[in-house]
Amino acid sequence: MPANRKDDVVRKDDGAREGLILALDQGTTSTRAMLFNHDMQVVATDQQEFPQHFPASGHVEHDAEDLWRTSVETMRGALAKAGVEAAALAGIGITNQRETTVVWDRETGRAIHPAIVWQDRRTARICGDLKRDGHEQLVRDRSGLLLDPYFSATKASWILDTVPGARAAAEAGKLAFGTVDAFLIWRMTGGRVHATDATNASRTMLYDIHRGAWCPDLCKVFGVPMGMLPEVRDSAGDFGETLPDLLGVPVPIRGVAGDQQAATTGQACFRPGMVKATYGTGCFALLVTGNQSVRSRNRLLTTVALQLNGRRSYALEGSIFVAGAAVQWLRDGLGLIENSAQTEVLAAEADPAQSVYLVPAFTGLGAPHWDADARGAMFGLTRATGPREIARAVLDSVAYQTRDLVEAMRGDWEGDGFSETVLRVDGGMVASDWLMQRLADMLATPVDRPKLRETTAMGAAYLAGLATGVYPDPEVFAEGWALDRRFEPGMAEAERERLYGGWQDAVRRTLTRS
Ligand SMILES: Nc1ncnc2c1ncn2[C@@H]1O[C@H](COP(=O)(O)OP(=O)(O)O)[C@@H](O)[C@H]1O
Ligand SMILES: O=P(O)(O)OC[C@H](O)CO
Repeated sequence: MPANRKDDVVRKDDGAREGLILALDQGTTSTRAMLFNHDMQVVATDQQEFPQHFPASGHVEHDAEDLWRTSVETMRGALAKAGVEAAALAGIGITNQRETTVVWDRETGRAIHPAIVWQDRRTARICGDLKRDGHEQLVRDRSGLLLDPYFSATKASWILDTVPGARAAAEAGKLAFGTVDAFLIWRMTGGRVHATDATNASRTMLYDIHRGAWCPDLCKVFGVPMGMLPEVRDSAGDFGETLPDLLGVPVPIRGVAGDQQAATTGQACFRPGMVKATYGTGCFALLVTGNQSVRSRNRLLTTVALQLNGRRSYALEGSIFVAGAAVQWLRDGLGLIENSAQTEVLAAEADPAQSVYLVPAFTGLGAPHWDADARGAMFGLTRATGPREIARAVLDSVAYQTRDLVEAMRGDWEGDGFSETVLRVDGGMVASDWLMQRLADMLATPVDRPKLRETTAMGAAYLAGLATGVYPDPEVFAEGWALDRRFEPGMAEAERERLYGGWQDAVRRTLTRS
């Protein structure tokens, strides 16, 4: 990254919009604002963590005011660190934790219940009942998703059924629903704009991804009044202007995308067949399929990758709920490490003769198993097993779960060149060289780590920059993608398959259904 030099940042011509873009990345555990200059270089970053609330087993909530406060403070913080006035901004791009659900009062702008986070499993029974009543096919056909508590629809409906008077208020048009992007846009524009983009809409289980419109049949099945829903817009487009006192002057909001789609954009995965995987708390792998919405035979999700100029591109997605979260468990739960980077030191020294497996189903298993009731398990422990083998099992679980997703993608997608494709990676965990090598070994595919690790924020900035004419077309942007390091597969096939066979056996023993 370039040095944070003020004269790199602000071009002096006439004080107005200087080609700076502010990206706001509202994530699951923290909110980050990053300022990019006209050359797409990061010039300032501000970040804040906020509390996670676990009010009951399987419940995960955020205070919507925390999401708002950290968004405002980090945006102001990034501008202050760069010594830049908001008048120099060409636009803001927003990216966000997806599926997390907010229902708010249109009059006061206040949420009527804490935001229900994507990881929350409280609606598992509702999903089970709807499956039994035969609704899964409709959900699959229209939304491209599986009937799972992960998505927003049952969370919204649960809020309406739980908060006294909420359903009647929603039906009377007094309440608004949104994923976090829509809530932030509402607040930033002082309630003038109630909008989301097609990538976020595609995670609600209420959106027809083929027609590009909210689906009345799904809204009826889930009991979500259509009058609560935001307008769905292009990912690079007009989302209004911020209130003047938010940043000092009104600033146009011109880019919006869910964080995994923003990372796909930031990784310049535009051509069909390209795959990215982001390793943060969870892991989300997206295989871009272009204008084709491929239906998975292997329990992957079909989702909107991006909508530009009214045209949608699609992706197959594999979502793993626990990746870096297992490293945090080693640190905070077991106390085996003090910091994340120690995992690779331990893993490198682990006994190769021991086959220890961790299936990190702490909140159930996501793709391709979708077993909400499974819980974590370890296998192969002996008296000789110690922290080294356990640390290796944690990192290995990330590589094995990625292999599960890539196998599913290989089965689903016969488009050009998938077999030769490389995996582009990003997120906090890709700092681990050991894990990246293990990933290449386990997939038998090269793994490319880019120079720019902040691909999610870059994606959001790019969308706003594209809409404001500050940044170039996708083809030109893609040429600027720069490799930090390629990890080539090196493991013998027999060893790879022996290890992976052990993982598949461990998963079979963990699932609550066969
Ligand atoms: N060197 C490392 N080795 C293994 N895991 C790491 C390493 N550095 C960071 N992580 C893990 O990456 C995760 C943080 O990644 P990040 O992309 O910031 O996550 P999120 O955006 O989901 O909060 C944490 O779970 C952390 O434990
Ligand atoms: O906020 P992250 O990076 O953990 O991403 C969360 C995903 O968008 C959930 O689908």
